[in-house]
Amino acid sequence: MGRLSGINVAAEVPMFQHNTKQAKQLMRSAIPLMVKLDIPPTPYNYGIWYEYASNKNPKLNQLVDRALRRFGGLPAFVSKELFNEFLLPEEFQHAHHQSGRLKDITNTLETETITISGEVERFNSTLRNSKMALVTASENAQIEQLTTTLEQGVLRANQAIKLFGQSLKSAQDELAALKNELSDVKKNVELDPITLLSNDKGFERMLFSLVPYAEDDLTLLLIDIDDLSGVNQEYGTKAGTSLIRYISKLLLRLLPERGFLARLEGGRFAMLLNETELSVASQLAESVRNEISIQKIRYKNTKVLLRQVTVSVGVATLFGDESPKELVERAQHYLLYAKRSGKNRIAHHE
Ligand SMILES: Nc1nc2c(ncn2[C@@H]2O[C@H](COP(=O)(O)OP(=O)(O)OP(=O)(O)O)[C@@H](O)[C@H]2O)c(=O)[nH]1
Repeated sequence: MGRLSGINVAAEVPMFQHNTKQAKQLMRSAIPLMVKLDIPPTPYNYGIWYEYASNKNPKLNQLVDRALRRFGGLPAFVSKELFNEFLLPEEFQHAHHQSGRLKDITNTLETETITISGEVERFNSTLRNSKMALVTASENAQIEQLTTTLEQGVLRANQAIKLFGQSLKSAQDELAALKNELSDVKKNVELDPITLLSNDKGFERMLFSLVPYAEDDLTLLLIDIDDLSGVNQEYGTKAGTSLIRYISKLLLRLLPERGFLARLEGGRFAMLLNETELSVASQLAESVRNEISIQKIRYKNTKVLLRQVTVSVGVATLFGDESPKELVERAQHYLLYAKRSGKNRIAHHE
């Protein structure tokens, strides 16, 4: 059931896209290779040697072979680089790239800070020397000379401060841009591309942010399209996907003002209702179920009218000190109960 038990970066990594049997075979080839070459069993190395054993990526294999020839093994920094280049999903690579930019900004600011400190120190020493010289200066020419020295010092210090101010300003702009990009990346990582709703990661984040503040009135509805695999078989997967999109729009329309909706996987949606007790949430679940069951849905590409579409709903309201995981498990339990009781129904605790 679902992928709700923890944010799983590995699930996105290409090496995990094989089926279990293939994966076991590949791991059986990868591990002896690692043992033979005395490669430390780090996560990076497991990833790389798994990919190496799959022989799917000639470029990676070429680079690994070259590193083995050159270093007689795979140094940690090489495996990290290879992992980042070949195995890390795009959004994480992006984050990697951003950390590089952040490093550039701090390097620049560090250099500029050293420069300005030197300039300020030099100006201080000019001030000290001028002060001492003023005690003994009696002639106009001496005083004029001192004035010129001070003037030049002020000018130089002023220029350094101006340059530093410009660097600070550009660092500030760059940081603001980075922050925006990061928030875009985060949104994309948490977005379901089919419905443009939050995905399971977005749901998990929202749930974890709500639970600590919720009393006994945070309710979760798990809404699952009945027999989606049958719809796929009868009308084609494109029609099935189009149905998922249709249901997502309908659910959005029925979503209460402060509710939250996510698509978890397949035809399953999570609706989170804050400050909503069980009786109110169950009524909503019932009207969602009813509204969907009376829809006449036509697949727009073929104009075919789909057979009746229904959903089953599991409803759970947070108990005392229940954890987010326990709440989800209870909602799943009720959803399963609704499915086993014949589908097109809702189920919740008494
Ligand atoms: N068209 C389409 N199908 C999907 C998508 N994601 C998952 N599926 C399919 O949805 C189906 C879900 O199947 P099950 O979880 O067995 O559920 P079901 O057929 O809806 O049956 P019940 O939930 O027991 O009513 C699977 O066949 C998946 O392949 C998608 O994005 N589009």
